[in-house]
Amino acid sequence: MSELVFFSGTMDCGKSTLALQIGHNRSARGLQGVIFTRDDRAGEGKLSSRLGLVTEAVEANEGMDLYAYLVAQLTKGGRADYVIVDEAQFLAPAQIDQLARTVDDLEMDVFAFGITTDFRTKLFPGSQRLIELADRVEQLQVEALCWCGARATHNARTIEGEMVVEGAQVVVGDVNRPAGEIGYEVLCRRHHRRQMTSVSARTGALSPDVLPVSSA
Ligand SMILES: Nc1ncnc2c1ncn2[C@@H]1O[C@H](COP(=O)(O)OP(=O)(O)O)[C@@H](O)[C@H]1O
Ligand SMILES: Cc1cn([C@H]2C[C@H](O)[C@@H](COP(=O)(O)O)O2)c(=O)[nH]c1=O
Repeated sequence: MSELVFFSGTMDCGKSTLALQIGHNRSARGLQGVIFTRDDRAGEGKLSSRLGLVTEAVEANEGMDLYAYLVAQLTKGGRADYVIVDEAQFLAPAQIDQLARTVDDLEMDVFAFGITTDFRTKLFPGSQRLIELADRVEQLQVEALCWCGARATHNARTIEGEMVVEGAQVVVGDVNRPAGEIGYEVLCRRHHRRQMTSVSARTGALSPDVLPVSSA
């Protein structure tokens, strides 16, 4: 029975690497997949992992009908045994419905990868629809860690290393950005709630020494 599987987690927990591994293992057995992605950091039509691997992909633009694309491929005599979708959080809910239809009507496995929540802990619409429709939601086994050592469960957006809570939901970017750039950091819930990034935690630890407060 074909399945719609949502592999979800924070940023930087190995989702794209797993997507590439699933594709590699299936193509090594003669299966042919269609890889969709949207707004990968490496550029249009790429699926890239921080481990340095990258593969060509079909850019799932806004408004693109993914089910119709796959039907057109098959009608032209192309093959599609399974589907991989990276950065699935950026897809519209209607596109997730098209993926579910692909599983049910075309009997293809669909493996979708994406972050669940944004920098304000709110579900991305695409991720919400995946949680609603997926046959399985899988957490990745490799834990991304907060600076405190706890499992990272949330994504913070940063400027100069400090967490920000205002801004557009979608800003393509990466963890460990140089000073001045918008970046991201994964945190445990406790430190996300307190808006405490690795930078602000360091500053906080240093400040009592730098500016001693008199109790008098
Ligand atoms: N230099 C490295 N050596 C070993 N593993 C690395 C290295 N750089 C990144 N990684 C691994 O790659 C993971 C990020 O993989 P990636 O697939 O890009 O994540 P995601 O798609 O979830 O954002 C990190 O959690 C880490 O485990
Ligand atoms: C939290 C958050 C992230 N994004 C963007 C930043 C990256 O381009 C992707 C996530 O990529 P990854 O492969 O999982 O690291 O999402 C965003 O646009 N808005 C956010 O709130």
